[in-house]
Amino acid sequence: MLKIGDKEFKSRLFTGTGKFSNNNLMRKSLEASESELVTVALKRVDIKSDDDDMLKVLSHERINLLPNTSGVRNAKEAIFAAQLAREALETNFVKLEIHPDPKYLLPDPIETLKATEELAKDGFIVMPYIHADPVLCKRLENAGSSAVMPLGSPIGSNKGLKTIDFLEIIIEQSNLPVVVDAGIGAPSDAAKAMELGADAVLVNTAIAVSPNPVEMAIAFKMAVEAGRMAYEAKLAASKNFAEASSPLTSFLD
Ligand SMILES: CC(=O)[C@@H](O)[C@H](O)COP(=O)(O)O
Repeated sequence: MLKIGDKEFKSRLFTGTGKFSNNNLMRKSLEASESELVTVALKRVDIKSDDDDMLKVLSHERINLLPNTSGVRNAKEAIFAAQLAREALETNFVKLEIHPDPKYLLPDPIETLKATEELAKDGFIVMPYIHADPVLCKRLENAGSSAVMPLGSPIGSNKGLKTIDFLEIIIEQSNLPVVVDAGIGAPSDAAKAMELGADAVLVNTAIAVSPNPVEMAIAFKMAVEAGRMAYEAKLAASKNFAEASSPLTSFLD
């Protein structure tokens, strides 16, 4: 089981709710993914209504909501958004996303560190979306973060694990759960992240934009399970030379 804050998760596939062509398909693919932590942008929910369509789809006993602060430009706005989300969605989990530049959506590390410190003091389970920066991960750990969410590549790019060398350092050094987030374009990327020892992955675009999001959700679920299993069973080391699988000479003796 993976533990973050006070919650335990059997599934290590976290999912997003953007870009689905309709809520019914979203519901079916979230079900198929068996994901237990689902991120939702606060700006996409009508927090004044008890009858919001998105929230109705997400009100399933297996699903824990992970509100994200997407759309905010600095720590002050992020803190405000997190407080609104806590009130409206009755969870102290928050995916802290501060990416002021709309072209690359790259996270602002300084504002993210500031907001993490404040939110952690205020009792939030903070899961910051960050560049794959091992030094920043350590700073966030000291600031009270509950997990770190380094990016594989830019959000929605489907480019896979472009930051792999830094993800390996983060995983090696981290005392917090490491959730590889963003840019995971194929189940093989998710499996690779899990084989490296990531604690979980977060996938949105690759599932939501597939012509068959339900099948794709299942493919990601299986890939995450396979990658985790391989990590636990310990992968054989790679070598720069060949090593025969069976004896080459003994039968000639
Ligand atoms: C929904 C969400 O939080 C995304 O911003 C997240 O980072 C996933 O990225 P992909 O859409 O690239 O999977």
